[in-house]
Amino acid sequence: AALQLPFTALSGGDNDGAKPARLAQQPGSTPPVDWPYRSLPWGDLNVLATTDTHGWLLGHQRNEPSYSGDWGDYYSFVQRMKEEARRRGVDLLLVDSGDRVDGNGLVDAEPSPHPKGYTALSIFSRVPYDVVTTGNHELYKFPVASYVSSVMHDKFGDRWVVSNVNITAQDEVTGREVERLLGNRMRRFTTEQGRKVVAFGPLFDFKAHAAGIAVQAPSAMVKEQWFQEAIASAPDVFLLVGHMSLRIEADSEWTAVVRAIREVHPTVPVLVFGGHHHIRDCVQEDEYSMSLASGRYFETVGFMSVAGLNDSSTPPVFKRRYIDQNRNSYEYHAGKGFDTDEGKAITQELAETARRFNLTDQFGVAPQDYFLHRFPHTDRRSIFHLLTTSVLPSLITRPDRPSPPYTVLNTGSIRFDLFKGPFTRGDQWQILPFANNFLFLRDVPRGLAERLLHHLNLVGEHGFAEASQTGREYTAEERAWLTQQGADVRAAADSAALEHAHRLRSLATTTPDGRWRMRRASEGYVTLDACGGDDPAEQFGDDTAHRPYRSARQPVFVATALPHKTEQVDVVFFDFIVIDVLRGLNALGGGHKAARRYRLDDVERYVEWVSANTLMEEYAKRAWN
Ligand SMILES: Nc1ccn([C@@H]2O[C@H](COP(=O)(O)O)[C@@H](O)[C@H]2O)c(=O)n1
Repeated sequence: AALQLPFTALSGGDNDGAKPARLAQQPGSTPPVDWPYRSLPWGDLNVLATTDTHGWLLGHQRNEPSYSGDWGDYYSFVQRMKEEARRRGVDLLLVDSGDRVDGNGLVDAEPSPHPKGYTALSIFSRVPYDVVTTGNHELYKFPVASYVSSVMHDKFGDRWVVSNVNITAQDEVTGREVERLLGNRMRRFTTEQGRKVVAFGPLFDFKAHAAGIAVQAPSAMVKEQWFQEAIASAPDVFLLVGHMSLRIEADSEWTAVVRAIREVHPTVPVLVFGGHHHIRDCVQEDEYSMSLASGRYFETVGFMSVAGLNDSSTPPVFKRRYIDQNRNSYEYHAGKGFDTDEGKAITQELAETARRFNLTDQFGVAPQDYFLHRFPHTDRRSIFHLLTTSVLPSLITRPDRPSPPYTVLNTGSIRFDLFKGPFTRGDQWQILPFANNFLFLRDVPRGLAERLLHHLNLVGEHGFAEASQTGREYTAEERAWLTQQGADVRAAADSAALEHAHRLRSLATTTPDGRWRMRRASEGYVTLDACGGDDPAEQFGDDTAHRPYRSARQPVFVATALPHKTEQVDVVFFDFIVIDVLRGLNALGGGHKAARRYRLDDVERYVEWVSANTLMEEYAKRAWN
């Protein structure tokens, strides 16, 4: 998790200090400035895709006009696109690949007595999705998984598809605990234009789920009798909507699923919609299939079309686009005055919800921007620099402890940029949404603690994806090699992206409709994926031209400075990584007879008064007022 794939820039935000930040109290968002430069390539069957929305239904309200639409705008757009599909006599399907909780106050700050996501999931469910599935974030805590499962069943019925996850529930009759499916294993349906679809919703082989949840590896799922029966006869298309990355170093977990289908149906089109790594990405497993990932945080609406479905003698033609999520994009593709009454009502409801959840409460005023991915973690413009040199050293301390703290942070726990200007409760939820507690191991020899960070970064979080294909962890050498490979690919991708940005910018003066007249392209996604083929115009799927974001590869773990002049330190960390820290210290001490083994019993709570999701609030109140 939190792996940085090298194919697109990841950072959000476009406020290099020049523009004044918008006041958080102002409702509504920064209006978009850019326009798409080409229309959507409609086919016989078309799909709009979202993934990893993490509660960002209000869109990006500050500093990021490219993603400033909201769920109400999207709802209107969907309605207009459905009308357009009917006018053309083609199909338009809607899919979402999971991770709807964790990452935004709108979904995480639900006031009691309601469970997390009560309001946001109800608003999310107004969009008439054809297939929705779970992500890993729905499964970290059992009560969240249980609530999400029941609400998605209620709202979506057979369209809630989760093929390989079980949950423990109480049997109504016997009162005993039984294992149930989290969602429907599959969906078989016929589209408005009469095409037969078989849909599945696999989750990657996720290990860090709560007790009471069971996830079956996709490679095992495809061997199940129910799956083999489900694919026995040929539909017109297979639709795979799952929370899995399109590529993890070598084969992705999608490959196993597509291959299993291919053993039975070599030429039935397979449309794959993935997610999880928060990037725009596209690959083709073969010429009868396309796989799309539609970014993160409701920045992107993915579009895939397939044409030529009526002619089985040649492979169909797949196309893909990444639409910047804003009102200009919606207007360009759906026409002026695209708003519908229902869409406008959703926009209104979202603003009221944000007010009701007190998301605009201000804790302080941030003096500058701090970015998640743009700069190395040691740069003063990086949020990790802020955390490790200022926030943690000033707040996470214990005067009663003789050993000074050495705090290790998993970078995956920090989720977004922190912008210059008013710092609000809403910002706090976007940056650190998890209720993780600070734990510690007391009096660890300094010489051992000193080697911990390097070791953790070699091994990765939870054993670096625990190499689901092989069932074992990568060795330190393999990990170092993979990191180097990633850096090389990223360098190549960055230079191609820059070249593309230059080429598109030169288009600005020649675009005939006159709507796209940027003197200086704004920063945004410039995505070098693997679906462009030989056509230069199709090399990049982004439908709005941008100058690429700066980006820097981030380590999996960072830490505060190691205290000097001390024999021992207290090693402090979030509860989420307790196993990583214990394993790490024991591995580093391994081989020495005298070395003690650290066990869960040795772990204690370090501070009670602050946790991950209140850390920045406490800091802002003290440092930014
Ligand atoms: N309580 C938690 C839960 C998760 N994390 C971090 O999030 C990562 C997973 O997020 P994805 O969007 O990549 O699925 C996970 O690897 C952790 O780094 C956490 O810190 N605390």
